[in-house]
Amino acid sequence: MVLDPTYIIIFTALSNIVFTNSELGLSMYTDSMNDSSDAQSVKTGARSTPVKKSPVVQTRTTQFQRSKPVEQADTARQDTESTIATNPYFSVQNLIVGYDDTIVVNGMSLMLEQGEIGCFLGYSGCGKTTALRAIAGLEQSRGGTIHLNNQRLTEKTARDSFAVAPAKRGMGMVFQDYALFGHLSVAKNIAFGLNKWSAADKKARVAEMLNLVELTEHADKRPNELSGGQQQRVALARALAPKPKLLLLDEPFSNLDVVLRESLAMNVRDILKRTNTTAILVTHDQNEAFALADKVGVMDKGRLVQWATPSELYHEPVSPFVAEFVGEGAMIDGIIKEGRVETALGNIYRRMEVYDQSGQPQYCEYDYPNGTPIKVLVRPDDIIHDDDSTQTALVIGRVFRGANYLYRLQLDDGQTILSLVASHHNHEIGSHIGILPLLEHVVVFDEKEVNATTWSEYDRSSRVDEDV
Ligand SMILES: Nc1ncnc2c1ncn2[C@@H]1O[C@H](COP(=O)(O)OP(=O)(O)OP(=O)(O)O)[C@@H](O)[C@H]1O
Repeated sequence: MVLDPTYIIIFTALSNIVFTNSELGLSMYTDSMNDSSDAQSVKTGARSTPVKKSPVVQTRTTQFQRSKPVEQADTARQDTESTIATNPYFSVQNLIVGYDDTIVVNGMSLMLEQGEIGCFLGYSGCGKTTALRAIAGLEQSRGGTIHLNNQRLTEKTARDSFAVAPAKRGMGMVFQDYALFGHLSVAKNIAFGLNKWSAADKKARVAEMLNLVELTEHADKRPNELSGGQQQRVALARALAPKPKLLLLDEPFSNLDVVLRESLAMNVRDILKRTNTTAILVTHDQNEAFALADKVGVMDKGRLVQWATPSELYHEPVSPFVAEFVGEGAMIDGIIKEGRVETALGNIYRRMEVYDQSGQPQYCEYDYPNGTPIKVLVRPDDIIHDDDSTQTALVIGRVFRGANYLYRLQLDDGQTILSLVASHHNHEIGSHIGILPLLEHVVVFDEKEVNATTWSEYDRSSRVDEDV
């Protein structure tokens, strides 16, 4: 979108695209940041009783190491919470935002260190943009606190109500439609938030930003003479020019085609990292979130269900909802037998991030009673295609993805799983292929918990199309 001059005043007053003013609230950070977070009421998918060493029934040891075992997830959250008390660069604690009678953001808590990139990921309407706008001060909060760079921006409690005006928060914003000024050149768009800078400083900063986003040769063009991706970079340069303390990006790539999105997301990440910019992105696109963010928060109906690295989200989802939302996979049946989970793919023992003196991993029991029905999340990369394996599965569907095929496989008992296989292994539907399940890193959930979620018939493998 390109803005008409008449919109400029409204635009700057309402959207505060560049908040150049550094006169932020002077109240120092004094909160103890108690853990009152009902948003932190996320559960790990499994329980455990340490420590009992068990053998792993597996024919090959995986190279892959998960970054943190599920049983440590609560500890990790405690660590996060104690870090909040030790003064993170940016923190949100128990934020509540609503419209009329409806709570839209419900007890959100998170933190970022300086230079980290966070992301809100979730289905349409889950409250992502509202959370971002509340952080910018464009929506009033009904509860909670926000701190940035040792300054209290918002505090809403029964005893206290405090909010720094949006334009004084030191934040920059990049909008979905870029909101560039159509009558101004690229250089003048970038200079827009620098009105308090000296002419020389402004000129130097604009040149620096043009160079950063590789648009120096387009400095004198109008936005409508640029491609979508170039316009997006102008918007980014304009938001970064005043050196915001926090950059907010609301679906910044949604107007671009899919191929361009991912490469631009990586490009933007590179720029943010080079400038050590702390940022929060809103998106519903998992690939975009993973390409850009250090920490991703999966939101569901106003709640931040899990705030973690992309790898942790994928490999250690704390709930079936997160497991389904992030990545592909299938849920297969299991049953607890003396602390292990028996499945059609083999027995699963609970691995801990504890190793004996010879470097062998230690295992513990799952803390469910014997006979408890369990659902096991099996990702496509947990099932290796191996012609030499005695365990086989029937190919019932496949999708060509260039470098890989995503195969849908049926086990002997009728359950289906997915497997990501290099595309030079071309197996026809109806044939059997050898598989090697890597069960050391799968996540298990109590079946009751899975039943209570939106997991589609427990089996996302059904979403794989037939041969294409
Ligand atoms: N100004 C408003 N007044 C009343 N309700 C609103 C307002 N803005 C948003 N909502 C409602 O709040 C909920 C969350 O909206 P929000 O825009 O934050 O979601 P979102 O996750 O960003 O969605 P999307 O991905 O579609 O942009 C929705 O149900 C929406 O209808």
